[in-house]
Amino acid sequence: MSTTAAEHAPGAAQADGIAARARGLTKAYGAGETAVLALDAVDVDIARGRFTAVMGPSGSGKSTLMHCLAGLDTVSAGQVWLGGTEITGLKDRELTRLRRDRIGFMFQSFNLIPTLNAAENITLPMDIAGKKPDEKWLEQVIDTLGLRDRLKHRPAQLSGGQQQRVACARALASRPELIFADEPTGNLDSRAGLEVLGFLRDAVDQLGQSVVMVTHDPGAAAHSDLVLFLADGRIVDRMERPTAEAVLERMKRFDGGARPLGQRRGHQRRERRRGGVSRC
Ligand SMILES: Nc1ncnc2c1ncn2[C@@H]1O[C@H](COP(=O)(O)OP(=O)(O)OP(=O)(O)O)[C@@H](O)[C@H]1O
Repeated sequence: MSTTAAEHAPGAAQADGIAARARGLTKAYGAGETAVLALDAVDVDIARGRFTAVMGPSGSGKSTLMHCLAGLDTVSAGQVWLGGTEITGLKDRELTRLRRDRIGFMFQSFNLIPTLNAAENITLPMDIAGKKPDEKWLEQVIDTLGLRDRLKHRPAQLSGGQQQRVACARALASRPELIFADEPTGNLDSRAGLEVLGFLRDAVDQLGQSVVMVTHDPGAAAHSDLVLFLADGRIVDRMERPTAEAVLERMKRFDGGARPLGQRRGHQRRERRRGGVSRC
């Protein structure tokens, strides 16, 4: 494929090579003794044109981080930017438009419309927005994902892997600045999972897209360029060019998820005294 990342650079906001950025990103749920600090002053830069994986124990804040970066959830404190646009503080309607126009989503459960065929599912968000897809780009996405001979099939007539490929094409169709994939292989067998990870890799390498993937699977994380490790709502480590073995070894060093705020402060102080937590 001849398309380069530069040809598909959407908008001027990415001139600095950062697809999304958070500073002091803090998210608390609940109040009083039962309050949970899901994200604790997270600073992170998501690089453009790269495949970033987010890992960490259950309850460490992975989904919350993704939701806050994608403008799906409000933050308690701190700032988030998509490209050059600060999204914290945007009104609901502006956020909806920003998500629709500039972000692609993939979920564990595919989230396809059963009555629409693959082609209709792929273009649905653009149809709703009243936008015409860039036909050349769409053709390229369909070919990259190997969906050419499945376009007239409805989701029930497709395998799980094919359904997730349709969801991937839908996420790519508007040529978004950033794709968020939440456990995209969680509902797939290992072969179909590998296939979808290969397509996400192709979306980055061949189509110049930027992908952030939340996963529990070290094997899936190994397809990324960079793994960010979350623990207790903080980014505690990062790994470039990960292998499944190295990610698994790193994961073994975690000892649990988020705790209620009252307990967590003491825990974090202990971690800091031991020098066990380093900022990314
Ligand atoms: N809507 C909510 N209300 C209250 N607490 C919440 C809410 N959403 C998340 N939490 C809490 O925030 C913390 C982080 O949750 P989050 O779902 O981001 O973790 P995660 O790392 O994605 O977990 P998992 O791997 O199990 O999906 C957890 O302690 C969770 O219980």
